[in-house]
Amino acid sequence: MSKPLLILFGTFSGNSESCAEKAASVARQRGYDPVLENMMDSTADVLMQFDTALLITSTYGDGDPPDGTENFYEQVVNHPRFRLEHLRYSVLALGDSCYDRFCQCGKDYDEALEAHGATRFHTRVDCDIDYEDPCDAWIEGVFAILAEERLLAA
Ligand SMILES: Cc1cc2nc3c(=O)[nH]c(=O)nc-3n(C[C@H](O)[C@H](O)[C@H](O)COP(=O)(O)O)c2cc1C
Repeated sequence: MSKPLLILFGTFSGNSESCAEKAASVARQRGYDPVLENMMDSTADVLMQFDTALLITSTYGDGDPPDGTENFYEQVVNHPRFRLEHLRYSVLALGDSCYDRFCQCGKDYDEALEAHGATRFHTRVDCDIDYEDPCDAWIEGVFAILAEERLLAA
């Protein structure tokens, strides 16, 4: 039976979306039923509906979320009473190390989800401008851990 999986992305120029689509494609190959959502069209409540979530986001401005995802960011990052003990997650952060606040938005989500009680099942990966190889490695790492957990649960 395929297992539901939430893949959320925040993007401005499309890089995070292409990583999210790649993750969704691998998920389907591995027997998951991924739900791909743009943070721009989503609300934090979606995190209550899944037990596994992958978050992929870039950073803009002075370490800020991509345009259009500010509401989602506020709801997740600045919401101290949001409880997510049921959730396991991993974050892929895209950025550019020329900027002082490298991958800050992804770092903020990673810390906030942990603070809300969620379990980080795979370490965050911070990608520089050549994001494709680290993105692929993160996707492989994420699905390797999920596969191990499935074997244990079987
Ligand atoms: C105007 C501008 C501001 C940026 N600010 C940051 C930043 O503060 N920190 C960072 O790590 N990357 C920053 N970046 C780099 C982007 O996050 C990076 O190019 C990323 O791959 C874009 O992904 P996206 O296409 O999913 O939006 C900035 C890029 C631009 C064009």
